[in-house]
Amino acid sequence: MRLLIGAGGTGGHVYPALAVAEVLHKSGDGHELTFIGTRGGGGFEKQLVDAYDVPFAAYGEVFAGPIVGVNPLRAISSMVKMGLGVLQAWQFMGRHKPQAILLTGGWANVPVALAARVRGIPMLVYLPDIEPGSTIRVLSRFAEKVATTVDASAPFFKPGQIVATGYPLRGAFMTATREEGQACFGLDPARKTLLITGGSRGARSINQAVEAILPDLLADGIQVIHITGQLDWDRSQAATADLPDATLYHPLAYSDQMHLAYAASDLAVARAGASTLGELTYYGLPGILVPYPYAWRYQRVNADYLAEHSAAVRLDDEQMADTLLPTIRRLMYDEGTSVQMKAAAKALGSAHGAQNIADLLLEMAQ
Ligand SMILES: CC(=O)N[C@H]1[C@@H](OP(=O)(O)OP(=O)(O)OC[C@H]2O[C@@H](n3ccc(=O)[nH]c3=O)[C@H](O)[C@@H]2O)O[C@H](CO)[C@@H](O)[C@@H]1O
Repeated sequence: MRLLIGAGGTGGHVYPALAVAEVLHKSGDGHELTFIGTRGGGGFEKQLVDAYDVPFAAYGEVFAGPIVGVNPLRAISSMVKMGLGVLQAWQFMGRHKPQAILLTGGWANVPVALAARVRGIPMLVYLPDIEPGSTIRVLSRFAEKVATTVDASAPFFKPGQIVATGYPLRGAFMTATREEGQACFGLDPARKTLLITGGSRGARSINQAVEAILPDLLADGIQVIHITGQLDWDRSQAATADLPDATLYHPLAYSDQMHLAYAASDLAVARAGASTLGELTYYGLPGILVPYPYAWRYQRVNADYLAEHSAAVRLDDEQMADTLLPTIRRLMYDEGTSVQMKAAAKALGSAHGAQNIADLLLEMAQ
């Protein structure tokens, strides 16, 4: 089959797309996979696609930009780019003749969806979050089916349009063990491990809240894997330069070994991006989830979903100064709570999301 996969912007859109591409590539059925993302759009999909172990037959680039939530001048410029993007996507599809298309979000998907509609190519959209943002709402109008992480997304779409497939995990996630994770990050197996992550771009407010309590965490003997995000790395390094005993502190700007970080950890403090719905749950890892204020509506829904299922605790940005340390201590040291949260998280996880989405895409291509 000839299949086109498109995603744009952040890791939260691109990794699910790559996870599905990986399943299709490894099926051994010789599918021809092509990828389409932004050109000059500020997204880092090209970098992630190039670094990933799936050979794409071609990489198409389209102009795109945000239309909602930006000033009118930027919206007009984005619309011009989208117009060009439709033409670029249309030409790309003409050259590669995909039989079906999978889109996982980001503005780069909009011109692709329009071009696919003109060419009459069946389209599957994957929504990683529970509640769709403006891009997925637009894309879903052109899509035959919408794959979702959980069936709680059904009310946002046409009756019968969604298939709850589960979150698509990358292949490496399936085999990671705690021991491998401990070896990878140089951790002491006898100690508890706390993972801090602000999603694919990092989160300064979480970084600062964690830096303020690091001396207490390290004095407790907790070891900390702290993924700061590239943008906040220098500031965070300077802020933690004088830690009294830094041997338990493991800072990183970005990790391409997230599966091992999860596998090695006992608790995560994280933004409530969609990955928490699929990745924390797969590892049965309890989370303290801090929704990103500027994606508040969507991330709050993700965090609340996990909290309502007793798999996580939601904390808001402004609560962290007072409650982050006591919440970490409670979830780390109260064995009853910890065991119950791990089981609750695990019960929500699924290993089959990528395969389910790949099957759905192939069915549509046929
Ligand atoms: C600010 C913003 O708009 N965030 C959105 C963005 O978040 P973001 O891109 O952060 O998305 P997610 O939290 O869903 O996913 C992050 C992905 O990056 C990976 N990772 C992260 C850090 C790292 O060092 N290495 C690494 O590989 C994680 O394992 C995960 O697979 O897309 C998500 C999916 O639509 C949305 O839910 C978020 O609301």
